[in-house]
Amino acid sequence: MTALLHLDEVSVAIGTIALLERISLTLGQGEILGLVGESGSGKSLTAMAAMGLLPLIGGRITAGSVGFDGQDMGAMTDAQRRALRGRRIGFVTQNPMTALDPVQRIGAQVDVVSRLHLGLSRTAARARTLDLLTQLRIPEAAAVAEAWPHQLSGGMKQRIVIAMALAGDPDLIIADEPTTALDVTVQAQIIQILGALVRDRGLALLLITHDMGVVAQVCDRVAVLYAGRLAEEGPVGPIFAAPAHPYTRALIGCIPQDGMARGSLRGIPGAVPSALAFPSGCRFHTRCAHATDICRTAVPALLPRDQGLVACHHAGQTTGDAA
Ligand SMILES: Nc1ncnc2c1ncn2[C@@H]1O[C@H](COP(=O)(O)OP(=O)(O)OP(=O)(O)O)[C@@H](O)[C@H]1O
Repeated sequence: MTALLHLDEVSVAIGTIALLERISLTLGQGEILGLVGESGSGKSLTAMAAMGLLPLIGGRITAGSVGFDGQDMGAMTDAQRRALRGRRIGFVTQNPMTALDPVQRIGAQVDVVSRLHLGLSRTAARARTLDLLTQLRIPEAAAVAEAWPHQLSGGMKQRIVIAMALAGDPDLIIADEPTTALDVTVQAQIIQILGALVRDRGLALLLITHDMGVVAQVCDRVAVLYAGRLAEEGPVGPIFAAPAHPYTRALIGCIPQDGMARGSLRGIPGAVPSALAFPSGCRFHTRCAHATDICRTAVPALLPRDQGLVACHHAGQTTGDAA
């Protein structure tokens, strides 16, 4: 299988601060990869790197490369990268409120994507928009197309943002926490619709989330980020059955179980360290109950394990709570 998106040991800095270190990810056509980690672990920066958007936030790739469909994105001109986004890469942002223009009707905002990227006429673009809205299970698509953003619920708005990402007929969708701004019942529904659409069309999806429950729901593979480094990567089934990294295990332990009272939700004690003061050795050692001297001094290499990769000095030897 040819990789559609391939990050090869990508390191990213903003100014003099190194934020991502040697991130490698491969995403093939028809595959859903979950990129997971707590807030501040570097998920959004990884997505920005994949889309060639780091300059927007003053960031840059300091080592490694990003390939899209066999082409080195670093060697492309700005115009080539711009043409790729929207046309071959669709992006779904965290917050639908900021992704939609409040003073334009919904239909017009979706139409413009296929007019621009596919060169469709007004009529053909509107037909495509209505078709997409229907596929996203939006009732009364024609009426919704005439509505203003403020007239729609958060969940409906997020479906529109997904329609905009799909309208250019992309090969890859990058969705950055697409359901964070929504309430829990709507979240599961949107993820299910997005997953089904992507599968039906044989698209690739990079799904960024802090929620391992979302990963379990739709992803084929998962990449776990911690403090700017990959902790573990591999197929969802084996990783959920036997997570080898204590951080992966801790994230899985945060998935709310059926019948769990609200308020009994578990988090991982402590916080992701700031990039200004990353700990030495394994960056997770300050929160890991299994840490030994080597964890405090030596950076664990990312090594093959089962069908995936893991960076832990004690990979697979630890069980129970990490922290
Ligand atoms: N523009 C910026 N300038 C300086 N530091 C930044 C900038 N953007 C992100 N960072 C830092 O980079 C690190 C990773 O940020 P990133 O947004 O990728 O995390 P994330 O995993 O996506 O978190 P979240 O779930 O909160 O979006 C954080 O420590 C953050 O403070």
